[in-house]
Amino acid sequence: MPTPYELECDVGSHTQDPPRIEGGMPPKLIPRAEPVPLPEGLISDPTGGQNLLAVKVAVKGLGGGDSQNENPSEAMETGIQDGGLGTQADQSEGLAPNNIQSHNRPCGFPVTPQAPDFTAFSEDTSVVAPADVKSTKAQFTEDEELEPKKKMVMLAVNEPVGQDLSAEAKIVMQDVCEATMEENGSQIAEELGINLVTNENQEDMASVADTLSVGVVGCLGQLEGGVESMSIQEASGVVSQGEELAQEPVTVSLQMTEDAVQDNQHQVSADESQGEPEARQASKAVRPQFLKMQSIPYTATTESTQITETPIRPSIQEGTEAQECVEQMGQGYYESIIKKMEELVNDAEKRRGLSREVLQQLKRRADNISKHLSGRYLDEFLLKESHKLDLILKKLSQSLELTESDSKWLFDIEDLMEEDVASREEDGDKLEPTGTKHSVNSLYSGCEGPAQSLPPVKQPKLHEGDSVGFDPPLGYIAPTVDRPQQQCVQATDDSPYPKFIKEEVYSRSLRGTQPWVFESEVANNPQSPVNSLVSRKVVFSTAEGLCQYMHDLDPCHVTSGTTGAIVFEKIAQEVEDSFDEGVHYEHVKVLGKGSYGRVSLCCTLSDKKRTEFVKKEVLNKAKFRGSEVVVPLQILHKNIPQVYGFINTPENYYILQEYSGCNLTQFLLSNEMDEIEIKEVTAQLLDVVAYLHSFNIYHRDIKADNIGVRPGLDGYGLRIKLLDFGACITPQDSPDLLGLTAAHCSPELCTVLVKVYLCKQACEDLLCQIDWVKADTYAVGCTVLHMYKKKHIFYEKMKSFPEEEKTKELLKYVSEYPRACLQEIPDVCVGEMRGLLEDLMTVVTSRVTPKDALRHRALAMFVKSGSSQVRPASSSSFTRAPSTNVLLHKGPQPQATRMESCTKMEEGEIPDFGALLNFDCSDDEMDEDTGQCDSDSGSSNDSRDMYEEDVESDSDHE
Ligand SMILES: Nc1ncnc2c1ncn2[C@@H]1O[C@H](COP(=O)(O)OP(=O)(O)OP(=O)(O)O)[C@@H](O)[C@H]1O
Repeated sequence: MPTPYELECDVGSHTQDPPRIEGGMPPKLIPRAEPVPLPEGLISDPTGGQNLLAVKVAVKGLGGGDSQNENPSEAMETGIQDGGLGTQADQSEGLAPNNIQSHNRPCGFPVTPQAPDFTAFSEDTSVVAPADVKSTKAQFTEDEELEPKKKMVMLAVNEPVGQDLSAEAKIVMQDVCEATMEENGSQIAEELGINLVTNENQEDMASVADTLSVGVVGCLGQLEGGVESMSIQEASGVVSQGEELAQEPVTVSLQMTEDAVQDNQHQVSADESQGEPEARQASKAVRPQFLKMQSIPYTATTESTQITETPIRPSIQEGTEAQECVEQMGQGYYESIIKKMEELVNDAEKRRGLSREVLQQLKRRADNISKHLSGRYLDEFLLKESHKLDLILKKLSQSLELTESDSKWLFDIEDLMEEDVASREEDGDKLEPTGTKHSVNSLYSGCEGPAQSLPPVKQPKLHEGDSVGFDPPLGYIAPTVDRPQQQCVQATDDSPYPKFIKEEVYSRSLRGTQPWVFESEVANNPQSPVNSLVSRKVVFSTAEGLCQYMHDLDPCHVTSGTTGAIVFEKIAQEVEDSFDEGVHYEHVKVLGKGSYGRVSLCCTLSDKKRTEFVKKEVLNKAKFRGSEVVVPLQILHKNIPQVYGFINTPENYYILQEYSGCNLTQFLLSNEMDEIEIKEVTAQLLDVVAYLHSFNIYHRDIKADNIGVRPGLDGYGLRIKLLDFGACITPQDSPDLLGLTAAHCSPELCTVLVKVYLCKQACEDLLCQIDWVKADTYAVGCTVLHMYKKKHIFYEKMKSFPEEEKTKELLKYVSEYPRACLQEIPDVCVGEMRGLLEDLMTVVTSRVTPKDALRHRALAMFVKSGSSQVRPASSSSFTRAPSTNVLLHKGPQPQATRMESCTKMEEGEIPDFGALLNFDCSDDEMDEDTGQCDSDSGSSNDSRDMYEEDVESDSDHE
């Protein structure tokens, strides 16, 4: 059902169809055309807070009489503005950590309010533009006249990399910035032709500082031309087109030649003697300091995180205003850090069992810092500490795993243990065994108490050509037929499921059609046998029926690369030509009305067995997406309804599929779901979504309307089915915006919607930057929230706004994220589920994947094999008894899991189309194991009753 959030615009009117890209992801960042500014008030954070920050340094040569400055005025024209980091931070009040924001101000980095355009970056630029940054082109056109090496240095460093820079490296970099820009920052920057630009991500300004520093180092080093060696190793390797960054050490080495230093000093005195304006002289006077400092060979690596007294730092005059200012801020930092530490520990004690020792340790750290450092040292280190602490707090609050370096930083375990042992021995305490203290890792391991590392997820070691033991279940194909050996391709790195190339998926599932072949044939090849069917009415069998049917017809085709075309042909020749209401089936009731047309519950009129099924009309053939049929046809999963058939008439398509109960929205209207049921549904939903993702299939329209709910097997628990694959994209598809529901879109996706629909920007490259796994995760989060609140969080709110204000509200929604949605988490949702929910809905960088979310302790009872939980009584209509509930996939055992999902098909839910299709499915032939044709196999004989029970009766399932 369309919601008020749904953008009904025709995407095609604004955008062209994106080119098809193999694998679904763009090989390369494509520069955009002239950017269109976002509407006022919208904070652009298309990466959803990925914290991917960019600095572009456009080197125009030295100012004044410097020979390298070919045209100093150009620098002015190229948009250098003294925007300051604070400017944007102000706009996004609340998004940037206050302390960090204020800290960055004095540095006075000139920052243009516009994000940079990386169009002009040449191939050989050693660093790569991060995703979604743009700016004016003019700068680069002019820069191109300069020598390529001096043209520009751009470095994008994101948070993890920034974190990994050693303390010394940061000091040096910060020094460079400060020495260069402290007093007359903007003028000097202008003179130097340095333009530092960040993107509009305001989330973490501390990262900006780090990034800027690196950028400046690079820039100045090249600018002076006297750098003996300067390398920012690994940087280009770790930053790559918005991909996740490897946490590799970044090594920065700088060495200035003495000549260069002298040259520069000489230059400054020459300027002075020529009677340069005062401001310019003053600004340049800073430079020798910097150069001197740089003349000391310096190497810093991330290995070293020791705070050392280092002589390379240029000292600032005692008592200067700058120092006072910095110290003040340092003090503020210090206090805020301590406060945060306390909060963390108090909170952690309650929720995570972290000990008070941690607090003490944190305090000790802070004390040490304040003891050993003063003035700007303190400030800088506190910045680092604060930055790191922020990150850790964020992770902890989202129950994310801390990395080893996090733990080390946070706990300094060795020191702590030593001190702890000593103090406890003094106190005569009994020592706890090592490892019992900091159970951060156990947050996701499903175990209470002692710390445990997550068990390594065993990846199947599969080689091309291996059999993955994925035989079609008995009964699908007559045993006389040789079962096809399944070819597999490499399992993905992190998928718990073996991954198949699509051909194998087809042959494995023996679904009889090759939809992509079908699609392209229909579209491109008028001679295709498929096309000859267009005007005919064709009913596809169930997959099982089709396999049986195919075997009867021609066993060879089953085993030797059945193609879609052949299947179509066979059916067209042999299968009955009609499937008519009143003759073959009867209409029961309308289930819903989607954007494609009506969805009805129907029932076959077979003598043997009446089978319920759903008939979905597709009234607009042009808008139909093959994935709607193709995905459920290929993906066998108990939480995906089977497609039984497909009817192609000259006017419409009809999809016949398994009835999945009422949808979750309807269900919530008449049922209270207790937390156990919510967890159960969440686990199933995550499981099926993770399963789809393991094939690189992204649903993209997960919402309560698209989830069918029925009683579980044996009437216990709930069994959901994920419906509506109309918006889903497969590895074959380039992402588009069709079928998305804005209210369920993640903020980063929402930003793209806004840009495309309101700012009319081209959507291709915007969409290519979307992490669809995480977008689905977010939608799952919305759905979970919906279960708790019994309504969609933003849907209700939006309903109250007049039509013309909805867009504005949507903008607000994007910019106010993430606080708004997390605030919406109802009080009833506490503890683990709250943690999980926060993980599902947080900013994209911290958001978990569905696969990871399944490992959350909150869902343990529904994910663990063989779990048998006694469900508390609830007012829900469905479940009252001990549940031997859905056994969801366990990561380490992918094959068994998949087998499970194949062999344990829903009993009795295979419809009896046999008679219609002229193949016999008598009881004699019924397979005992699967019971597929067994009329007693558990399905309701009267779908009307069942539907009513589902939705209306609250007690019949007791
Ligand atoms: N297999 C099914 N079993 C039970 N109900 C179904 C089934 N398929 C669809 N429905 C019902 O029909 C409604 C609309 O179906 P669906 O979402 O597939 O249509 P749609 O045209 O794709 O809708 P939209 O694009 O607006 O989301 C669903 O909300 C659900 O209630």
